[in-house]
Amino acid sequence: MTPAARVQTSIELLDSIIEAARNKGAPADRILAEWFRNNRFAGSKDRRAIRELVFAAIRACGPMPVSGRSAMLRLGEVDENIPALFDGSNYGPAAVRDGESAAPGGAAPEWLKQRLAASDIAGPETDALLERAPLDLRVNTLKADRATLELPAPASTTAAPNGLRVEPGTPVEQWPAFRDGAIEVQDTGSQLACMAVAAQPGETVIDLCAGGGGKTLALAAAMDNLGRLIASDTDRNRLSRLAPRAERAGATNIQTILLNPAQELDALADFTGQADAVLIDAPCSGTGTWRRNPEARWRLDEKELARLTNIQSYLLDLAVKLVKPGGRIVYVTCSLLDEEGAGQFDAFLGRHSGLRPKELTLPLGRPRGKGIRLSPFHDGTDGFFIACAE
Ligand SMILES: C[S@@+](CC[C@H](N)C(=O)[O-])C[C@H]1O[C@@H](n2cnc3c(N)ncnc32)[C@H](O)[C@@H]1O
Repeated sequence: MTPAARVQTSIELLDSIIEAARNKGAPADRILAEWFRNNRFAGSKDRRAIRELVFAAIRACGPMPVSGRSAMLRLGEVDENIPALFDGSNYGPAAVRDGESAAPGGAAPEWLKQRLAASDIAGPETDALLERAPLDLRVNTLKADRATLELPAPASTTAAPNGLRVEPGTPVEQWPAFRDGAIEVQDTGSQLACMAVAAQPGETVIDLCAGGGGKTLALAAAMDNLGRLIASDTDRNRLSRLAPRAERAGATNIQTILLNPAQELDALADFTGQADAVLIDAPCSGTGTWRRNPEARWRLDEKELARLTNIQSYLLDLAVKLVKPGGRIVYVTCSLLDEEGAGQFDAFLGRHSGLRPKELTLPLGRPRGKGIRLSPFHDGTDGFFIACAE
């Protein structure tokens, strides 16, 4: 493909991504993957270039752009190679018309920038939210040891006890160590969130919002497969991804439980007052993961944020019923907004006078309210709020 044709293809993909963001459709990554699958004429260099153009254009636009073309014109304001490619050539974008304008830039829609600033995320902290994410791995201690594991490419150790970092784009999923379950792809921040649970062999641990089980697998390894580990979620699809991953990881103490929204306790009745620890990796705005999902900024509005904060407080209250006296409730969100983090946790403690915040000792992060905040700027991880009550 010519460079101009790559730009035009990226514009068309951006149109689909904008449409999907408007209608809560597929994420950008999936839209790209599907296009690559259906358009085999695009070689690996084309695919890489298109992916980079699309994500650079998404990052360059704060609010949702009106069209893929306006998003690409905005990228042209910060990337000097782009404007000349609006050349009207075959398969390339039409020349820029008089008065045609680029989409607005910025880090996020204005309302969201204000919410972030109110949570002390501004300036370089905000810029870092849109940088390229590193590629972090967790060595699965059920199968391997970080000190002796040999990998096909250089990897540096991270602050997480079993963490490694490799060059972004490294095809780790093709490595024997990945296929054999010796490594998992997991951001350092997620690994530290699991560390905060301090799950011990023999305990009963509930991963209440287990999703596809990224954190469940780390908990199984921390428990050395000993004890009961419940992985529950209301999303059948996500939860169904856990079994093959657990098999590969050699994790054998996991029981998955599908929950009905608003009736979660029915399926968890056997565990009422039984858990040594409950992890709530709550659904959230994902403001801490924009490095990976930059178009998430366009999907969020104040109504959606209010819906998420309601679920978070509901799940926190639910966890109180599951934990045994003296047990731990670990609350995690990959958000940097206080209403989903420090503020939410304060309100929770205010509703439950029998619970106390437990101080966490993690190798990264800074105190925020009664918990710890990790941020891309300070810690080089995804953004997280992590807190524990007991
Ligand atoms: C941040 S994601 C979890 C990610 C997962 N723990 C991991 O490490 O891969 C939040 C999850 O909460 C789930 N969820 C939403 N409402 C829920 C509810 N009422 N009860 C349990 N899980 C819920 C969502 O389906 C989603 O999978």
